[in-house]
Amino acid sequence: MSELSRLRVGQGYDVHRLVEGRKLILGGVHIPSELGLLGHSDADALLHAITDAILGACSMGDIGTHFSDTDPQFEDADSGVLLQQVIEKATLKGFKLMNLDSTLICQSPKLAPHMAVMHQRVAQLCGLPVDSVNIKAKTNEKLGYLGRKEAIEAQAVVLMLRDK
Ligand SMILES: Nc1ccn([C@@H]2O[C@H](COP(=O)(O)O)[C@@H](O)[C@H]2O)c(=O)n1
Ligand SMILES: C[C@@]1(CO)OP(=O)(O)OP(=O)(O)OC[C@H]1O
Repeated sequence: MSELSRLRVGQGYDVHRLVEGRKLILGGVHIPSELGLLGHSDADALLHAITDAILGACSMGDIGTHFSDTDPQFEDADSGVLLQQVIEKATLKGFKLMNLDSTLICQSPKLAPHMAVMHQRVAQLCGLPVDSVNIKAKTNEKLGYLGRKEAIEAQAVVLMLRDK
């Protein structure tokens, strides 16, 4: 089989509500903020979107089918650990992550000062060189629930190569 026919694309999406009394964790990095993301786990929307994109490329379902949001085992779970478990499962099925691109839709806080650290952390979690990872940030131009700072959304696309 040619290398081109072994390529698989996957896309992922996640949104979590912004609330008081929670830490804001994005891309495995704690970002100082008055509001944090609500979820069963640490609610890292970026890592959840990347995890779902990987699962999508490998036809392996979605994050909730692997880590139930009613299982106490995953309460406050580190999403980096969940992502690495999914990469391990994908590797066992013969899939190798090639690159990823992602977008955070985040009205506030400003993410630019944290981008280099997030970028490095995501690359490390994914076992990729930093030039195979990209994270973009957008406000929502103050429109809708994202623009009102009620939530942060993440989108991700990955390319994976199957061994056969
Ligand atoms: N939370 C955010 C959102 C955006 N940025 C950076 O600002 C640029 C302009 O954003 P617009 O939504 O006005 O297009 C964007 O390209 C990011 O570089 C940010 O740092 N943090
Ligand atoms: C990660 C899990 C599991 O702790 O919980 P949440 O943090 O609520 O995240 P979500 O994006 O709703 O989906 C998957 C869940 O099963």
